[in-house]
Amino acid sequence: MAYLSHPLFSVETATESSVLLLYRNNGRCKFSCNAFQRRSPPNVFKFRVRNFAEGENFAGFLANDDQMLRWGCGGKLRGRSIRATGRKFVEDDNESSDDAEDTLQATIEKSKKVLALQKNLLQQIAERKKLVSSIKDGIINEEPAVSDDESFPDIDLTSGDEDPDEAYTSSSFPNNAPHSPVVETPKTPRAQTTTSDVEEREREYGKVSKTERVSPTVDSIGNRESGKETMESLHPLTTLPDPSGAFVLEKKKSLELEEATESKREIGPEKEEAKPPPLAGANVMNVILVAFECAPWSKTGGLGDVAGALPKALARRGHRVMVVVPRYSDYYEARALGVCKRYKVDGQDMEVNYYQAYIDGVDFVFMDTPMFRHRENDIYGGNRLDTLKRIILFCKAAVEVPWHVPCGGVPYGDGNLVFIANDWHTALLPVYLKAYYRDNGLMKYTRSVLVIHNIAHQGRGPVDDFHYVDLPEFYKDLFTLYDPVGGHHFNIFAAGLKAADRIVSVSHGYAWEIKTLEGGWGLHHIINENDWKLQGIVNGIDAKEWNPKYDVHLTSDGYTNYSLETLNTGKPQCKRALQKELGLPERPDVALIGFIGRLDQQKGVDLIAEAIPWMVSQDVQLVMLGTGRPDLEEMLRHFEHQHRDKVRGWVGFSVKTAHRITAGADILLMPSRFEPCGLNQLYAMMYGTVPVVHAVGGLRDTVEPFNPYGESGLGWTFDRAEAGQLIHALGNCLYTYREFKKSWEGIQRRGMMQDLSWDHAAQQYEDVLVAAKYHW
Ligand SMILES: Nc1ncnc2c1ncn2[C@@H]1O[C@H](COP(=O)(O)OP(=O)(O)O[C@H]2O[C@H](CO)[C@@H](O)[C@H](O)[C@H]2O)[C@@H](O)[C@H]1O
Repeated sequence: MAYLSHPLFSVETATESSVLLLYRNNGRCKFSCNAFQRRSPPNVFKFRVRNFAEGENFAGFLANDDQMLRWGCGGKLRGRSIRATGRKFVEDDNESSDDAEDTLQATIEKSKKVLALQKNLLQQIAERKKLVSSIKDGIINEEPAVSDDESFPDIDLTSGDEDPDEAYTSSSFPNNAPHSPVVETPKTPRAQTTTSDVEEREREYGKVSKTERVSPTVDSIGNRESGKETMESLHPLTTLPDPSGAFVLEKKKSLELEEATESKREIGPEKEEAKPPPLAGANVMNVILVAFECAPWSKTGGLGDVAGALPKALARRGHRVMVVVPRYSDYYEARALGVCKRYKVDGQDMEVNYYQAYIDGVDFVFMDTPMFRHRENDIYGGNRLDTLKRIILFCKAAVEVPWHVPCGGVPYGDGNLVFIANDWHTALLPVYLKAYYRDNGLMKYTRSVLVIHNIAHQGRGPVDDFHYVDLPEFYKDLFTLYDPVGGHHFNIFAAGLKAADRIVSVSHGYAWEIKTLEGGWGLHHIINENDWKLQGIVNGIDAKEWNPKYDVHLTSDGYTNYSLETLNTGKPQCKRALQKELGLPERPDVALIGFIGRLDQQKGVDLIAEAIPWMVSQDVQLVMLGTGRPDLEEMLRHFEHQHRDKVRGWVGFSVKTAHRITAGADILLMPSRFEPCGLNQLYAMMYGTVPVVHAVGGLRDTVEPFNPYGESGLGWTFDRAEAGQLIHALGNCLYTYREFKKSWEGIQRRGMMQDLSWDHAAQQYEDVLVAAKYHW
């Protein structure tokens, strides 16, 4: 093999401190080289790369120091020049290497100085941000309407509803199928909030006093007060675990927390360094998330929330990130890109145009075509074939977006690129990527990850549907599935799961459940066969959108923003405002219970219905917000009609009302039969609203049951999707709400102090993307 002798590359966007990292062919062999400037023009920097062979493929990226990544590139070395798909990469002839070594050395020295300067600069920025946010906090206290720190932008140094093909999907399975396996897997909790996380949050929300943090039944030096025994006897409905270990552990945690807080006090906040999320470093990639909905533009449920928030967290880690989503109506932030492409669907030419908005470091690309227009209130609606054609068009076009759609003037290109597809609607993308391109030696460095948000919806149809997807006949097997209920059928999710390079499910518990007969909805065999590429990652939440301190829906009609510091005044005010808005008696002492969600089998609304006679016999108020099955919508109206002094059934989709219920309610009910992750319980905890949930999927992963002995835990759980179990758990919860105010407040505060942001999940996603990238 003939090696090139030190080919030189020139990059206009580089700086003296830049490093070019190139990965040869299979990504195993890495080359890095520092920039040096050799001649005019002065803003062009050179990189010398050794031992690359003629015609060799590479993927690579440019870093301006060991962490701050500027951009990625990919391409093929041809002779002594490269065809790069990155930004402002300039072809360059080979040059003699004689005088380069000295220059290189000098450049390295300079780089070190520049790095030191940058570090200093970062420190200054962190201090200024802190100053500005403390000023803003002051302003927010006077004017709660003021929201996030947009006036001081981050300085970027890193340069359904019922399934449409109902006959073939969920309804192909008996509705009474036990979709609530009792999970016996070892529980893998989400990242625990560390002491420093807690302190961070304390800084954010204000200091939690000693008495607030320490268990109310424990004195300050660790002796158990008589109150503990009282708790035991006064919680007759609670199954109490062995108290000893939990108590000691909890006490230790409290003391550690205090010590750490004390030492922080000594250090003083001015000496603390602001910690930006860690950057992806050498793992930086181009990432394109494709989904059928994306908040705030389009949303029918949790998928919209994830598509709106996860990409921003990935971008914060330094990746170049795009979201591709249908354009259902005019979005004022998005501008037309003037790119028009045509794709064939069922023999017909379909025209596709693109719009783009760049927000919070993410390129949001909206695909416009007559098929999508005016569907914002019926995204997954229409007959089965119409839906199938929409998803075929979307996936065919989306896979080519990195070539055709210039963002910031430069397309993403197909080197160092990973697609993240979501649920069955985009499960065709991994198949097209493979069949149209990778099988033909194209997009060789592009990978796909398929995320399972809900495996119950799969895009099932008759086997003949295969001819619509325009694939070679030998791909038919990928789609054909047999199960005792559906018989032989065409299954899009099945094909996507097989074709994707990696699979993610939205919690650890759900990753386990979908391997079971009950939880896999007919796909458990495929999941088990592909277990090696499956990983569970618990969703995060958009900490800007769902934060009681900044929530824009709490700034009018008597609601107010609140934080950990103002929990005892802010939350009761929101409760009063909610009661007023709903026309319920304005009583601070009554327990206000909320439910938000799709009205269908999954969400266990029928369990609430069964429990209603018991609930209305209690001193409670109940508000339920949801849309979905007409019979369940009717049921909501009926309950409201029957119990006007206690129950409100709000039929409709209202983001504002969802936020207000989350803030104003004391308790959030989630009796879901199955719940891949669940976001509402996470939102609830951020707002000091205590969740009562069926311990399944992500609910089990995220809601640690309350333990009155150790004063630990975040809510109440029950093990079987039965009304009796729901009543038992809710009974305990209400009892604590009424009789043990301090314990209640402890649960609220622990919930609010968790770090539920997307940053942790984004890091785990990054690991999956990297694993996909290096898989051949
Ligand atoms: N009537 C209404 N009005 C206003 N807002 C409403 C509403 N009904 C629901 N919402 C909102 O929609 C979202 C629903 O989130 P879930 O996680 O419960 O969702 P879903 O079952 O749709 O998602 C699937 O995907 C998500 C994301 O991965 C998983 O968490 C989940 O378990 C899985 O079933 C929340 O933001 C909620 O506030």
